[in-house]
Amino acid sequence: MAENKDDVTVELNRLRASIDNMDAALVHLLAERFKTTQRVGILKAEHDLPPADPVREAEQIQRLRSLAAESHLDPEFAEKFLTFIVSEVVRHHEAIRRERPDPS
Ligand SMILES: O=C(O)C(=O)C[C@]1(C(=O)O)C=C[C@@H](O)C=C1
Repeated sequence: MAENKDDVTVELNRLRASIDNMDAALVHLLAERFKTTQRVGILKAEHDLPPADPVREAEQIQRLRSLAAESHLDPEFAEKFLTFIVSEVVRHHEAIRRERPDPS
């Protein structure tokens, strides 16, 4: 535990450096996830599959809520976070579908 003002500053900077590393990892992971979902969007558009799959989403939410609880993370937060990402993915899927040349 930090004692004087200098120690507090050193400790704060050390913790912030760790936060910066984790934020960078999150951005890299999200970029990889979006690269994969982009391929899913193309596959779905090519085979005339709907952009959203509510059954799959319900399974993902259940899985993430339970992983969150095991990791002492608020399951409500985990669900909101996943829903936020998936809604952006569905928006991308819809755009891919719209921008495809009409097969007829
Ligand atoms: O798995 C799919 O079918 C996807 O399109 C990917 C994904 C996701 O981002 O995980 C996005 C939209 C669907 O509603 C379900 C899941």
